[in-house]
Amino acid sequence: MEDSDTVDGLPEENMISFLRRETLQLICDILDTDNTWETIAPYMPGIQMRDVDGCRRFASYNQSPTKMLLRIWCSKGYNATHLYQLFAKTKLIRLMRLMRSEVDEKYHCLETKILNPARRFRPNIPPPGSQSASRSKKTETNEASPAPTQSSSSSTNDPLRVAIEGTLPVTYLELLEATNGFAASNVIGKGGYGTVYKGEIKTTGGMVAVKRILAGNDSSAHGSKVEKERLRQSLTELRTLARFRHDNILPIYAYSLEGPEPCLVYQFMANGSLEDRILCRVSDYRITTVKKYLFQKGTTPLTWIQRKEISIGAARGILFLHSFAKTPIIHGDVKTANILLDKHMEPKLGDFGLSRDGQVEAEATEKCPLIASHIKGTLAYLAPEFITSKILTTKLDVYSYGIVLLEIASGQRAYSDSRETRGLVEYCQFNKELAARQNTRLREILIDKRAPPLANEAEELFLETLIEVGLAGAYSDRRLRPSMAQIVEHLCKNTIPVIE
Ligand SMILES: Nc1ncnc2c1ncn2[C@@H]1O[C@H](COP(=O)(O)OP(=O)(O)OP(=O)(O)O)[C@@H](O)[C@H]1O
Repeated sequence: MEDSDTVDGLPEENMISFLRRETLQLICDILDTDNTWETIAPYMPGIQMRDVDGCRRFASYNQSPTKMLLRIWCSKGYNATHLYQLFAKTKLIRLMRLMRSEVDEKYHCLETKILNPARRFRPNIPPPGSQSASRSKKTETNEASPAPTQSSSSSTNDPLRVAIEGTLPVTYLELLEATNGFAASNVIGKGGYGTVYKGEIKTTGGMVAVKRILAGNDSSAHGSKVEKERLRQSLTELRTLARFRHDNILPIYAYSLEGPEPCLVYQFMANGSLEDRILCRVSDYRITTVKKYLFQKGTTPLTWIQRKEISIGAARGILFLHSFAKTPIIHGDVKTANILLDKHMEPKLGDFGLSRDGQVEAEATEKCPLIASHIKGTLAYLAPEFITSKILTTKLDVYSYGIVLLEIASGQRAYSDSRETRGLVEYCQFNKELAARQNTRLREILIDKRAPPLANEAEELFLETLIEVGLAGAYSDRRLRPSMAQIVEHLCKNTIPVIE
């Protein structure tokens, strides 16, 4: 489609008038790559979830979604200076340089500010519709968006607003429509913080998972303060993740705070949780009673190739958390139930920060472990140093991930009352000693009995790697556990860590 065509009801005068054609093309080429445009959309005041879905649909017709996004934004009165400031906000300096000749010189110092964040400089670029704005289009004063590109002085006063910055707002009504009024038949899961519903955004047909955060039972002033703080922490974490996208991190699409209970909207993961897939379990929530009998035998067991790809993908997601920022983010609740699988079986780590203390994690390094004031985790996956002394380092996630690997290898649960050795690490260690005594292969004892037989030497080697890396990850002394970077390497290369 050419620029002069009319797009989805946008009249021609709304086409992007503020950029030279060549500059626009270069910007679109860069932002279209790997869907980078999706990472800036939440920072564009006036852009709603339905706009983003519209751009995605546009992309599915082999058209530039960035061009569409900029057209919509331009139609709301935003101009080149706003775009330049948006790139500054999202730290896309290459794009700032590309378009710097098209904005007033006085804003060029924003580039220096990004390279040297210690310097405080905030040129005031009025949003469209304000008195001093160069264009006189409709104002955005009724906009539900947190409008992150505006001066942050007002938003920093409201912690909730700061937390949700960078995530798209969606109306409660839209979520009611999407989930058939939060119908019981749409429930796909329940967790400690609320119920998860499958939903379909009617305007676009896109599938989402909507987490409705439960209100606590404590209605006292203290209770509601705790409640608000818990939500604030969740949203702060989610905002961080919305800004730093990764293929193996569950993307959050949107939030709604104006209804009776807060809701978070995520990408829908068609294959459910890794826990369900290992156990070949069709969650009761996922099927209607009519269809239930069809699934009595459960879902098809994961192949060894799938197990390998899932292990590596999930490990990369955790490694990303540990390494993308100056200080590591500790997930704190790594478990098979929190690794979700999309329709291509790509794993995505979910359930972030719902019980974590951001300040504690911000300082947590291996050299200087911190004492967690508040972390939940799930007991069977919690490292011994955390249980006894509340020591919080990235090795906490390594320990939990070690158990995940042992589950993928053995098909056993992390903890089981019906097993003589209840903890999975102890169960595997016991069998390792047994295998050594009996001179048998550990993999033959531990192999998941539901899984297809090992097809070749590579699969045999991979199963051994899974078990050994799992055991090394779940080693009791945290200093001897490998890092997530080493785990990814071992899994990719089929090598086994040596613990001295
Ligand atoms: N994006 C999603 N797509 C598909 N299913 C999901 C999605 N998010 C969650 N679920 C399903 O909902 C279940 C509950 O998720 P939730 O994150 O609320 O709880 P949990 O992780 O099981 O428990 P807790 O929060 O107490 O640790 C998951 O186990 C999964 O089956």
